[in-house]
Amino acid sequence: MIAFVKGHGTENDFVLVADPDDALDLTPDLVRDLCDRRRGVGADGVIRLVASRHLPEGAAVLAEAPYAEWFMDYRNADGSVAEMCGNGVRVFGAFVEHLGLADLGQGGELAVGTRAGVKRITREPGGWYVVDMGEWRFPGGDDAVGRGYDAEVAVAGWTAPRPALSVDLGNPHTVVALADEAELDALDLTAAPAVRPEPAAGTNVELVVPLGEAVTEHGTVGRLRMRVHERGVGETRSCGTGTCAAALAVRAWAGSGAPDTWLVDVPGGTVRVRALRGGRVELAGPAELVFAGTFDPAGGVVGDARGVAAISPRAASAPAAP
Ligand SMILES: N[C@@H](CCC[C@H](N)C(=O)O)C(=O)O
Repeated sequence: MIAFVKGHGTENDFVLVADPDDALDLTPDLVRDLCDRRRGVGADGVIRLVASRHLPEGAAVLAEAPYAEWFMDYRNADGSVAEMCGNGVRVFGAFVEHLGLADLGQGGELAVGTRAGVKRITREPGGWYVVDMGEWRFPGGDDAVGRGYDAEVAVAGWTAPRPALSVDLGNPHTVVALADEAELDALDLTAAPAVRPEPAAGTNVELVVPLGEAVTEHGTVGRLRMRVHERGVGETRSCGTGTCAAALAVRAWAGSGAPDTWLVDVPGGTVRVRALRGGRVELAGPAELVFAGTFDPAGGVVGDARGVAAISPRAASAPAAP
């Protein structure tokens, strides 16, 4: 039996499994079974917590940050391995706290190993998790940024492909601007958009509508709406690395003077993206743990599901409600 916790970040949902000693054989079949929304728990992906020292990919992580003890092993719902997940890493932070392995209160920081390097997580007073996502880049270089595109995307129902910009967040993204929100709402993303040139490793595709600027507690911020078709999943309610890619592409299209901070609306909520100095980017947003249970890989049976508060070490030590 596999003990799991179900969580989500802006409704991008995950099955989280603690496997500190690398004892679980997380096969693609098992990932597909766990993520199946009819036969399994149901999720966009599986997140396995494992000690960095047990994985070959963990060696690079520990060389960069010897204290990055825990590794986020991320799998898409189709069983494929992904380098990184921006919503997932926030939920991973909440999971690590839930397991009692770290406390991000009082200014604490958690360094997490991923296949896209070390990510550093803190928690804001309001409860949002803030992640230094590290370095990003436009794979097409200055030429692509100058032109505004280096690829083309075609979505079902469009009469012609449209220009798009590739953005590398450790995992691949392709961002397309739409004319208005009506066009965004009308999109049919049941089939994967066709991307040319076709990226060998596939890509996540973000379809965005810039919404201008607003004055907020974070100063003048850019705003945009986005839908996403994720590699290895299909359309999801949110994609954290995708929101970073979208904000960075729209900021580049806007030219000099564009805000560094962006509020990105996705079907599952809102996140905040900030371009940092040194070619780094920060992602902030909510992370929720919803319920816990056990899964039988042989029978595909989910049982013993309980609210997370019932099994949380932190909740166990908290005083009972009056
Ligand atoms: N939803 C994630 C991204 C998950 C991986 C992606 N589907 C890929 O294959 O690159 C996010 O929040 O970033």
